[in-house]
Parts: sequence; structure tokens; C-alpha cells
Amino acid sequence: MASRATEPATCPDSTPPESLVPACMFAPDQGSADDPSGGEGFEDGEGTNGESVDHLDLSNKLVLVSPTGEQYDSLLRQLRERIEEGCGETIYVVGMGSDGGDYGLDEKDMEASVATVRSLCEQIEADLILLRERTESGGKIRDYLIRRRVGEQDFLEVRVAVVGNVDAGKSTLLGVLTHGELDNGRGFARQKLFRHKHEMESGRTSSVGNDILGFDQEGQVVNKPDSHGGGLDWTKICEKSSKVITFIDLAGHEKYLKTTVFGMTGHLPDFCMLMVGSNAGIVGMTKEHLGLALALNVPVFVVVTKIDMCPANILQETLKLLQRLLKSPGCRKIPVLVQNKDDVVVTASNFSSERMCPIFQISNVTGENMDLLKMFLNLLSPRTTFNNDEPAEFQIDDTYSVPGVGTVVSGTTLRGLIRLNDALLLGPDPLGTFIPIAVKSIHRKRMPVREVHGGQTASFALKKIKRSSIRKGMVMVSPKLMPQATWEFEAEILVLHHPTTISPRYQAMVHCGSIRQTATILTMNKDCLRTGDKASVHFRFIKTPEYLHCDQKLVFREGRTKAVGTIIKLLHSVSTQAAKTQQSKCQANKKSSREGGTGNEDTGSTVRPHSPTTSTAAEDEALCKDDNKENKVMRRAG
Ligand SMILES: Nc1nc2c(ncn2[C@@H]2O[C@H](COP(=O)(O)OP(=O)(O)OP(=O)(O)O)[C@@H](O)[C@H]2O)c(=O)[nH]1
Repeated sequence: MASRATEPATCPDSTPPESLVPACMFAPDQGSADDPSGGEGFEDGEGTNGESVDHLDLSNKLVLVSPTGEQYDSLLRQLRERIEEGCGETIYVVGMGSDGGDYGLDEKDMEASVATVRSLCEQIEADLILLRERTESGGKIRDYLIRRRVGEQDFLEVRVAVVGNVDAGKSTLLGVLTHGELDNGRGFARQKLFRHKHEMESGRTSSVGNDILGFDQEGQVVNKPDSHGGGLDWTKICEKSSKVITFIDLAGHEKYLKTTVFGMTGHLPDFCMLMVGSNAGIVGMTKEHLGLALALNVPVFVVVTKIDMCPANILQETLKLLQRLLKSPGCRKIPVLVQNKDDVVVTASNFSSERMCPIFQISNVTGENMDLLKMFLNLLSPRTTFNNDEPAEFQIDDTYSVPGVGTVVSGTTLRGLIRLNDALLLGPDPLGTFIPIAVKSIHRKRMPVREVHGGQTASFALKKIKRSSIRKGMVMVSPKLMPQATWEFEAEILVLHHPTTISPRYQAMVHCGSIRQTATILTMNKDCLRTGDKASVHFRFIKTPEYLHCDQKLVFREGRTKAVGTIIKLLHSVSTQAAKTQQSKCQANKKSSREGGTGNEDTGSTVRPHSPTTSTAAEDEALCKDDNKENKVMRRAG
């Protein structure tokens, strides 16, 4: 995490709408001499630039002007630590001590301090980018972004899930951001992003889409769509970028909710961008999507679109309702209106650690405030720190058959390091076993690479394996992990919505990482569950055992019914032998149910075919219907 950029308690010129918190509220009070930690705005006794963690006094704003050798070494060590914490970058403030002295430096001291910081950056091979300069009583203060340089094939990767109701302008904004051309208000910008013919025709996103936005060392957008087809050359973008934002474009319509949930759980977003049409307000799936992000602990920022066509009073009303929703007991967020570059720096530096929820107001047609949003995106740091020494784990979220290459799987590296030709274990298969596989080639954002590590998405070409034997939710892990598949687990769940009651034998789809499989409630510590209830629930997958971890978040849904939770115990992790026995029992059950089954896994009949491809509209709708069918019997019974 980047350390916080702070600012003196002066508000931006423009008055924010009623009770929306201006970003400057997040600036701590100026430290006093009695408060050596520099006030509560700093974490763990760390000063503006982490000064007081060392025995040496680095808390004075002048320390950077002419540090002693010892001070220089300490400053270097602290900067290194902060860069590690921030996954390769941090925001560094020059001219602000934490010892209670005046803020600000005169011209000469500022120059000398910046020279020191530049020299520190050289030592760690990082770039220094000026974000903002302001003047205080003692002189100037500057905020810099320090970002470690990466090789030509490397870049920082940040994943942002894009959610919001139909017509909020999600695809349009992504079209504008990634293709650099404004919209015409009639669907021009989004055309470049649609992936299916029916999306072109209906104007609705139905599958999980990926779009990338690259930023160079200076924080400038590098995307340059090819002038003929309007497509993006991902390889070129990645080569020129020091940071790449991957947008996970999710469907806004309720009927594609399964795909949206999968995008939020399976694609491991670092952040969630909730889009709201200013004229439509908080409608449809807005609350649902916000609830999902909160349940999965993904920090949310809001983008209010279409401000070019919205009357001022309606815009204010939307902002008011939005603020009320964010502050409500269910959300407990602090809405912050972002109005200028200073607000961007303050909100971006506090974003992942705070309850803060920045709100942008933009127009895809006039481009208003688009620069603020881009600046914010460039300052977002990945939330996953990685350690190459951990055994590798990779979760599969899609599979492909590539002519001339063979089977390719895509997904996210959860931890560890995966190198070309590494031998990994792939599984679990329906028997719960894991088989050895070798990685033939690795692609990152369509670019061939030699290795990937925790937090990075990638595609692998696999040797000697059929695509049909791989499904979403499977993993590739280091043999050191001795992986086991799990049929049954216990989770603490909270029911967000259910029209009646949930009781044992209830079935619904469990989303957990990229796992998506129906599970049955076997037992729970309450007789029945209603909206708002919490319980400890014992689940069993109906079709195949899965690779799970304790503490993993899950979403449990069927139609409009939704529960969220955390896995607390793995109850039936099977050895290969046990898995085989289990499987043959299942097959025997299946056979008997065909001869007179009842639709419940316990009697072995509800086994749904599992598609290994990306969800499409047709699949989603079919599965939606299927979902509803599953519990009809039980509802009637209940
Ligand atoms: N005037 C104006 N129109 C906009 C703006 N943003 C989007 N639109 C228009 O709003 C319509 C809907 O935009 P989309 O980007 O398709 O909305 P979406 O949220 O992606 O919708 P789904 O994919 O169905 O979830 C399109 O006709 C856009 O041209 C804006 O800022 N101003």
C-alpha cells in the first residue's frame, strides 16, 4: 500500500453538494510538538514519509535537504519498504515533516530535497513523477509518485471490475478510456468493445469482457487503437506501459447476474468501479452490485456518468441518494466527491486502506473530468502482494482450443511463481484427483513471457491435455502443496435476500473464486434462514469436489436469492482413493435416479453439465431457468 498523501486542512474552492465529504477531510491535522507521531493520520507511528520508524530522527521536513550518510541509508531503506508494500510504487511527500514544524520548503531547499529523492530513486531504479505542488506558510510542498522501473516485458497489473445498472454507460466509458475517442451519446464508443453479435444488436453486455488501459512512466495513457479496425494492440500497449489497468467489464442486466457474480469472484478484482447514470440514479442492479463488492471486500469507487445531459437538480438528487446509500449501516462508507487533482491524490493514496469511497462525475460525450478519472486509475496500486518463494497456485477461469497450439487455460496466479516448463498439478478432476502437467508457453496480456507471479493474470498452453477435461474452477498448483479436493465444507453465511426461508436440502449456485457449482445445504445451526440472518452452514457440492481454502469468500445464489459468506472449515477433503469411491457411488446414484429420481443430489439426480467456456447470454439464461427449477420442489415442500 502506498503511504498516504496528506494535505493541510483547506477545502477546494468549489463547494461540494450537501454533506458529501470533500477529499481534504482526509488530511490529518498538522502535527504538533507534543505529538511526535505527527497526528493520527499516520499509521503505526509512521510519519509522512515513514520518518519515525527508525532510531534516527528523520521527522524534520529538512532531512532531505542534506542528509548525513546514516540518514540517507535509513531513508533508502524506508523507501524500499514502502515500494514493496505498494507493490512497486508509493506516493512520496516532500516539504512536510511530522515534527510539528511549518509545512513547506523554500525554492532552494525544495531543489536540494528533490535531488536527494531523485538519488534515492536511482538507487532503487525507480521513476519520480510530480503529481502536485502546493504552497503553505513555510513554502512549497510536492507530492511525487515513485514507481519502480520494470523491464520491457513487465508492468504493474491492476484489475478493476466495472459494474452498474444497464445503460449506466459502462461499455461506453471503457470504449472512451481505452480507445481515446469520445462518445456521441448514441452508442458510438461502446461498439468497439462488444464481443457477441447479439451484444452489437441489443447494445447490452452479456459476457465477461477484458479491456486494457496502459500508463507509461510519466502516467500518460499509451493506448493507440489501430486506425483501420479500431482494435488495440495489447502487446504494444504492454511493452510501453509501466502500469496496465485491466477492466473486467461486467453485464448490467439482471438476467446476466450469474456472469457478473462470476466476474467479481473469479477474476479477483483489486477494485470495483460502480457506474451510475446521473439521470437514472440508483436503479436496478446498482445496490445489488455494490452489495456484492462490499461482501467480497473489494474497495469501491463510483463514477456518475452522463452529466452532460442531466439537469443540475437531478444530478444533485442522485448524488444525495448515492451518499445516503454509501453511508447506510449496510455499507458504512465515507463518500468523497473528487473535484480536482488534489482530491485525486488524496483519495488515491487513502483508497485501499480506508472506508473512503471516491465519487467522480463524468461525461463520456464531452470528456468532462475524464482527466481526473485517468489520473486516479494511474495511481491505483495492486492490492495483492506476492512472495515468489510460496508454492505456486493458479486458478483457471477460462479454457480455449487454439489451432496449432492446443489447449490453453487462462486465469489468475494467486501466489508463487510459475515458469516456462514448470511441472504443476492440474485438478481436481471429477474423481478429485490432480494430474501432472507441463507448461508449454505463457502469455501475459497476449504477450509471450517466461514467468508470471502472484497477482498476475496469464494464459498457459498445456501439453497433452484435452480442453474438455478442464473446467473453470480447476487449479494448477505446485506439487509441494499436495492438493486435495473437497466435497463438503462449512461456511459462515449472511443471507442478503431471500423471498421466503432457506432450510436444509436447499440448493443454489456457489461462486467461490472461479468455482461455480451447485451445492446443497446439508445442515445449519438454525432451523431456517430469512433475509438478514447469519448462520454456520454445512454445504456439499453436487457434482464434483473442488479445491478450496479456509477464509475464501463465497457467494451463494439462486435467482434473486443471495447469500455471502466465508469458508471456515473443509469437511470432506478426499484422498484420491476416497474420491474414486465417492465417484462410483455418485454414478450408482445417478443410475438409480434415472430409473425414478427426485431432483436432489442426495438421491443423486441433479447433475448439471458444466460448460468450460465463457458464459454467453444463452448459457446464462438457460442456467437461470435451471437455477429456478432446482428449488421448486423444495419451495413447494416448504
Ligand atoms: N449523453 C451521454 N450519453 C452517454 C454517456 N455515457 C453513455 N452514454 C450513452 O448511454 C447508452 C448506454 O451506454 P452503455 O455504455 O451501453 O451502457 P452499459 O452500462 O454498458 O449497459 P450494459 O452493457 O447493458 O450493462 C449509450 O447509448 C451511450 O452512448 C454520457 O456520459 N453522456
